[in-house]
Amino acid sequence: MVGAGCAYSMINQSIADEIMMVGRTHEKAVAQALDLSHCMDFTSHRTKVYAGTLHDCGDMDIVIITAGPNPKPGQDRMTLLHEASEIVRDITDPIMASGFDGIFIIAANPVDVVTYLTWQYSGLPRERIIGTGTSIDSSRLKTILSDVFSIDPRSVHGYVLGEHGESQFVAWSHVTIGGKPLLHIMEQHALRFPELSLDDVALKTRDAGWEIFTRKGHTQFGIGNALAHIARSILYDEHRIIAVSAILDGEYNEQNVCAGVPAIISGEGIQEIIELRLEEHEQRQFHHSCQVIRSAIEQVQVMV
Ligand SMILES: NC(=O)C1=CN([C@@H]2O[C@H](COP(=O)(O)OP(=O)(O)OC[C@H]3O[C@@H](n4cnc5c(N)ncnc54)[C@H](O)[C@@H]3O)[C@@H](O)[C@H]2O)C=CC1
Ligand SMILES: CC(=O)C(=O)O
Repeated sequence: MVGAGCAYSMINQSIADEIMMVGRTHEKAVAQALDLSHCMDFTSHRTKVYAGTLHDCGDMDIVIITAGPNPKPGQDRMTLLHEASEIVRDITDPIMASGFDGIFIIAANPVDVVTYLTWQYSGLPRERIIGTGTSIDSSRLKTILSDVFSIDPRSVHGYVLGEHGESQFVAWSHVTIGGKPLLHIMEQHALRFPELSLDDVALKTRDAGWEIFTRKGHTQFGIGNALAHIARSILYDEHRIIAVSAILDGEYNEQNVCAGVPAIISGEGIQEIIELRLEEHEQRQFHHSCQVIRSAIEQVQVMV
């Protein structure tokens, strides 16, 4: 679902010249590739789509990992930890053996842990390992706020930080609408938004994936576009700032962990991690979220 959703977004946005679909069931990858290749008469750019194997990844600029189990509705993504860590190991080894020397983008859950493991197993520099992290949560936050304030979501700026999961939080001190801090807007217009609770918005954002899961059993389009957005910023060297899961080495005073932070995404991968000046309570929330991710990593880490 996520892999096909991503490929569909990339084809429709003319992001890549060539996409190779890989799946555990090769016949399914062949079917997805054929189906996607039939989009071409209706798109502005011809993308060559075909199926291949993990051993054919040597020449790729980007490998996007979406292979993994899905949580059951309401289940913490961390319950997938052990199964996901085995899958990423199985996948990374043949990809690296094929000579791959590009950039990994990871969506498989629990994404912060899987991203960290991909870094360990691949041996690639940390800037070339990018998890979708809280990009989807930040987009969900903007969509929810855009409904409340009747403003285009693209005019709302702000980030969900930390885990793509239960311990994530909204850095409210950095949420702006049209350049104006949200907290100031709410102070100024207290009478206009009497019912608005930031805690409720944060919860609704965190649980937005489950709203979809309980109804259809998976999410696909939002994450597909998030992956395509990151891939575009790499392939077009756009230098977009996106909230991705990045391996931290001292940023935000954190180490040995991977968590959702804003970062400049360029042809190099993660060009720079943006260190926001967080309020003290936000810094504590970030640290707590990193602790949750770090302890999950420790449960599945093997020496490489
Ligand atoms: N980071 C995010 O925001 C999101 C993450 N996800 C995660 O993405 C992952 C995929 O979700 P869906 O696409 O809905 O699941 P799916 O079941 O539709 O697809 C999983 C794919 O992984 C492949 N696969 C599994 N084990 C493999 C292996 N060892 N080698 C090669 N291929 C293998 C399967 O063949 C299948 O094609 C899940 O972990 C899900 O939780 C889903 C939505 C959003
Ligand atoms: C599945 C998942 O992680 C999401 O849609 O948020």
